[in-house]
Amino acid sequence: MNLLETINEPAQLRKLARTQLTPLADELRQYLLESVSKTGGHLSSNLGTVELTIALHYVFNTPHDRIVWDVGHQTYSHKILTGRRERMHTLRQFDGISGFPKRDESEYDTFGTAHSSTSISAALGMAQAAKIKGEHRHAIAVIGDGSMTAGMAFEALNNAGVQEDINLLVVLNDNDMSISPPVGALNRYLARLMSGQFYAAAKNVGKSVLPGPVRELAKRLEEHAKGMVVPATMFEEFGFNYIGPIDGHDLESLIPTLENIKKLKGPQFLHVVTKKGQGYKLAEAEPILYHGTGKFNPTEGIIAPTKAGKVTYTEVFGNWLCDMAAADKRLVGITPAMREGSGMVRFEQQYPERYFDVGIAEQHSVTFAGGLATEGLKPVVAIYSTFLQRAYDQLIHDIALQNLDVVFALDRAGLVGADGATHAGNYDMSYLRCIPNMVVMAASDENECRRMLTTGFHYPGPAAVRYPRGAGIGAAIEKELTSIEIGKGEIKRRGTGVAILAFGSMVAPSVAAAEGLNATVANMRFVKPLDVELVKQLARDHDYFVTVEEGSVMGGAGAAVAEALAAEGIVKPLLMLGLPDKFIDHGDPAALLAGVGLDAAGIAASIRQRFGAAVPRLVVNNS
Ligand SMILES: Cc1ncc(C[n+]2csc(CCOP(=O)(O)OP(=O)(O)O)c2C)c(N)n1
Ligand SMILES: CC(=O)[C@@H](O)[C@H](O)COP(=O)(O)O
Ligand SMILES: [Mg+2]
Repeated sequence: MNLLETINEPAQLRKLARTQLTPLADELRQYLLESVSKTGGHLSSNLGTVELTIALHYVFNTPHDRIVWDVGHQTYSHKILTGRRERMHTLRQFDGISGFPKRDESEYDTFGTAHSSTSISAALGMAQAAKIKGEHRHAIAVIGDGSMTAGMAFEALNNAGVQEDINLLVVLNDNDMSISPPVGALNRYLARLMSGQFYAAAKNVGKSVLPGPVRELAKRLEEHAKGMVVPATMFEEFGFNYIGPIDGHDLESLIPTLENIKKLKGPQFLHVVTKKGQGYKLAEAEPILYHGTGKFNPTEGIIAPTKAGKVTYTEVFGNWLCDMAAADKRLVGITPAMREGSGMVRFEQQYPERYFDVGIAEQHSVTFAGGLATEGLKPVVAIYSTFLQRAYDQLIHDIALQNLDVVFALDRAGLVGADGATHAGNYDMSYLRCIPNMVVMAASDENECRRMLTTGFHYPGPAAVRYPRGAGIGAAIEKELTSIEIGKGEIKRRGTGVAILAFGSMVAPSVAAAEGLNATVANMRFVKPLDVELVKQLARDHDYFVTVEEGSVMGGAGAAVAEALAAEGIVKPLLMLGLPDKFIDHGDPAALLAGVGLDAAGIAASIRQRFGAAVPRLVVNNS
């Protein structure tokens, strides 16, 4: 039996001799690689945190001492060492373990993460709670250099830095990568800190916690640095005791340093340097490619698909962005650290001076777009639906209220699958349509997505286009940049009795469901402004209404139709189908949609169930 198989909880890890930890790290790294190559998942960030994870669980008394993992995409080693090794084959699958820490999955998952930059706030809360309750407990936030670029991280540093007597440790995992290369002044600052490699050694800071050999070096450097004015690090200016940078793969550095820090009071900040993809040459060479992987053969690595599959909505957006940029030099493209995920690699290559990766800073990305718009440029903010949630006030206060001309390209709208509830873009129709001046569009296929982006671009105010993760339905995509008349839906299928008012990705399954019901299907296209004339016409010609949306049914597109009927004084039996008022965990997206009745069979069954008695033919055609 190898060492890893003997570890089913950190208490067993802590019984190992220090000399056993490096062989354990080797086994763990191999296990990770083999497991993720079979399931897919976040690989390079996990390969880079093997030693750090072992060291933290070895030195601290987890779960009594709390570890909060920022984003949490790097917690596979943590999960393996905390009793979930045998479940790793279920990673990110329906009923399987999550790709992120989840409180209801393990007591060692002290805080649910996945949206970045929350760890310091949560750990500070835990540290303060321990102080208030008189409990001796360490709270540790592990945050990456990319996640440090979000304002929320600095809000927490600012608040923590003046709380001298708390037991808080922030570990900055600095691998000089976000998903793509990191951006901004913080990255340059960290590089300076790292280039001043023995900066910590030269200063009288943290010397007491650096392990022996480095301590000797510190003494010599201190002699050399005598009289030099060595500025405090930014983190010390925030009130933290800064230690580092140290090698985050060297257990002989990590463990004694952490053991020494453990004895210190007040906010501590340990800067570790790691390599994203460490230990697997292909991932070391291409940390972006191996950030989030599908299944692959670890010997050959990830092989690019030979034949072009169906075009994804992300590709539709990326192609549109370049085409529209060619047509209008006022276009500028903005991403909050999701260049690859949002399909902007080619746009950056072709229009580098009009491309802005602002870091993991969604709030800033929106208001930055507002500033650009006030000067007559036409910003396009490419942002996952779920991540726009972080910039809601900026959307209302800085953009819509001033009616600024900004396009929001909302990728990953609806269920996303493997990333689960934290990344599902379920709420944008609900949270956008209540904002004055907003135009909100839901694309039913790839070509309509292109046309809606063009429509939004020409609309002289804030416009959002939502589209799902992954491939479309295989619709032919025009080359032109044509618009759609604002607020106009279309009839996709004419039938009788039942009118299905479908939005976005639900148009195709609604048309399929309608076949057996001979129902009418409208592609509503606009959540806002709703095509009220079409609603009234359908109400005149049909006895029963159904709305279908891949979004929260609470306050979503269906609610817009209900409000329109009420406003027009039209009383009509109305069935509203959409995502239920609960969080939907990870799994296969199509299976998840079927699970909530949003595939063709589910839509038809819901209609028969609700209206079958009133419309017997609905029951008869049980096709
Ligand atoms: C609010 C938010 N925006 C964007 C993302 C997408 N995202 C996930 S990981 C990541 C990069 C994180 O970089 P870093 O913190 O340095 O961790 P590393 O992957 O380097 O270990 C990003 C942008 C997210 N999870 N949350
Ligand atoms: C961890 C994280 O938030 C991102 O890596 C996210 O998982 C990307 O999602 P997509 O795979 O849909 O681009
Ligand atoms: Mg990083």
